[in-house]
Amino acid sequence: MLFKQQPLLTQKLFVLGSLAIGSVLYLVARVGTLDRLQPICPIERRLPPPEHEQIPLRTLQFKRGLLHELRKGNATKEQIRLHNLLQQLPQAIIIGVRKGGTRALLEMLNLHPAVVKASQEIHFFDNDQNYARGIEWYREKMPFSFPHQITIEKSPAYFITEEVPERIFKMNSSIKLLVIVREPTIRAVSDYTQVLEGKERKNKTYHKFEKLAVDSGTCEVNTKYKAVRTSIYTKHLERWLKYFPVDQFHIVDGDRLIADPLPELQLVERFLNLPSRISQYNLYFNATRGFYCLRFNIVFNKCLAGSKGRTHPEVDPSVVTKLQKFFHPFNQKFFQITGRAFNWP
Ligand SMILES: Nc1ncnc2c1ncn2[C@@H]1O[C@H](COP(=O)(O)OS(=O)(=O)O)[C@@H](OP(=O)(O)O)[C@H]1O
Repeated sequence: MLFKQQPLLTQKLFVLGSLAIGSVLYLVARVGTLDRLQPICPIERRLPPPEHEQIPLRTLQFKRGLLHELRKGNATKEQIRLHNLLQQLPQAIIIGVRKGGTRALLEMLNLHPAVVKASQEIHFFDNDQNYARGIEWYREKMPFSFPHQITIEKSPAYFITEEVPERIFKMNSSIKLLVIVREPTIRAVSDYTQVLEGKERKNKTYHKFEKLAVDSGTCEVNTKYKAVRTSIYTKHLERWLKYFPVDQFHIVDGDRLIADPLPELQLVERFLNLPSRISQYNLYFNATRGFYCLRFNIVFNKCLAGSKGRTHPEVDPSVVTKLQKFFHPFNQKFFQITGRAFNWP
């Protein structure tokens, strides 16, 4: 009825308009369907521009799939060329501290789609023989990555090795440096426990922690003992500060990374200028291990190796107190320099 009452021109316009709107709706629906029908990570598809905010889900899929293959050396030169994959020098390094939780930090950061990790400790800057092999040797140790991703490696010996700050500075003076620390006495005992286990594996005997940590002659803390020296964080940091400004460092609370990792990881994401992508979904507490483990997706989970989380030996409480008192002034200085204070005794 309504249609019949309209003049001819209006009727024609109505029909044409309906056709146009219909076509547009059809195209929108079709494109949407096609997009969904595409494989998540089609091998021949170019990636979006190198902006962290645009990291698509398919990058994550790609990372877990093809990149995994790349690391095993299974990628063809064609795939590397097609995806503009690079072996990039690290833009951030976890420089220490030994037994601070460096492995957990690296693995957890690797949950982020814009991060790739060097799986092994490379020991490029602290080992003279490796360093003499040159920067291209170091680059070849890095995983393949997209141009917009950042590469991270960890070698905890870097933090305490004299030559390292200058060498890293020569490679990249604006590199971001991550230092993960634990309460110094606990860290020292953890360090001791690792060495003790190595000795026991070789059926060798080893001194008790108390004997190593305290000088039996003076009854003072034995600062020649490496596990003690490593825990004097401020001494090592001061050497680094001759080369890098303090805002190029980010201090991670290793004790909190054990107890509640997500907030620490979010601070690191911010420091690395990455959008916040690691979520509680990616971290779940494994009661058997007594630690948080990693969840990449519904099928792929992993906990750190059994060499992490060893049972520490009981230490004489008077030695613990002595060490805590010894570390106290160094800790205060460390807090003052870094602007990050912890609830250590
Ligand atoms: N999620 C998770 N899983 C397992 N272990 C964890 C985790 N987070 C932190 N940690 C703690 O990491 C400590 C080992 O530190 P590092 O990886 O820096 O050790 S090493 O220097 O590379 O040998 C290790 O120290 P110990 O417990 O003394 O063995 C762990 O307590």
